[in-house]
Amino acid sequence: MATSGQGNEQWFERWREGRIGFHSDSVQPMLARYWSHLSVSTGARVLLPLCGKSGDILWLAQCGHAVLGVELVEQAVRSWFEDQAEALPETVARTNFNRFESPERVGRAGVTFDVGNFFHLDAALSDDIDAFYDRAALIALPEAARQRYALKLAELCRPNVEGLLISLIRDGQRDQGPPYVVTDDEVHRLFAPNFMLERLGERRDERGMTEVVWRLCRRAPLSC
Ligand SMILES: C[S@@+](CC[C@H](N)C(=O)[O-])C[C@H]1O[C@@H](n2cnc3c(N)ncnc32)[C@H](O)[C@@H]1O
Repeated sequence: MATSGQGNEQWFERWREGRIGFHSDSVQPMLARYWSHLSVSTGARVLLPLCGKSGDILWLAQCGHAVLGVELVEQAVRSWFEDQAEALPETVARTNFNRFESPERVGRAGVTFDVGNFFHLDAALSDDIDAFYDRAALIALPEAARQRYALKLAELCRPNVEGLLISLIRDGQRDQGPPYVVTDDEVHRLFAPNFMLERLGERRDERGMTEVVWRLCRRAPLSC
């Protein structure tokens, strides 16, 4: 399971060997198209679980959002700083994580990376999250880890926190993830207990893969 050391090793290998076919320097079309469907104010702190060094990080920061990316593999974060031609900042050790901060610059808000295992993020220690964005995070995890992921996300979000999530459906092929297929039913099963869900749209590619975009909004806990 991806939360264990053994499951995580594949990610260290992938980054070491440059097998990062999931990565794009450009913003994801679905993010650019659907982010405005959320009511996230400029200056809001946006959590990106399992963030890699995605082009979405910069795009969100250029929208004025303070990005908090959580990434297991330090090499990915080092590589982000290299790509920005920025010197690697001093790391700040936090419980279970090493923090790297890129301060606000002209044309963009600050970007913070917590390097460590997303599942070890402590809601009590984490900064307040105003919104989140999941691209290739849920679908990077095997089935057994996805329930824990959904619960962790719920734990990190106050009521009314909104997020965009992209799931993946594939036609008639065996599921040899990552990326894993996560059906609409599974998205509902995982998130509906803690989030209101709205299916915003989908995009199918020539390989028979369909990305489905969801708006999630954290429900208030039920009172007795
Ligand atoms: C499929 S990639 C997606 C990266 C990014 N979201 C993107 O769209 O390019 C998944 C990323 O999650 C990281 N990762 C995997 N398990 C993790 C965990 N438990 N905690 C934090 N990061 C993790 C991997 O190192 C990898 O960079």
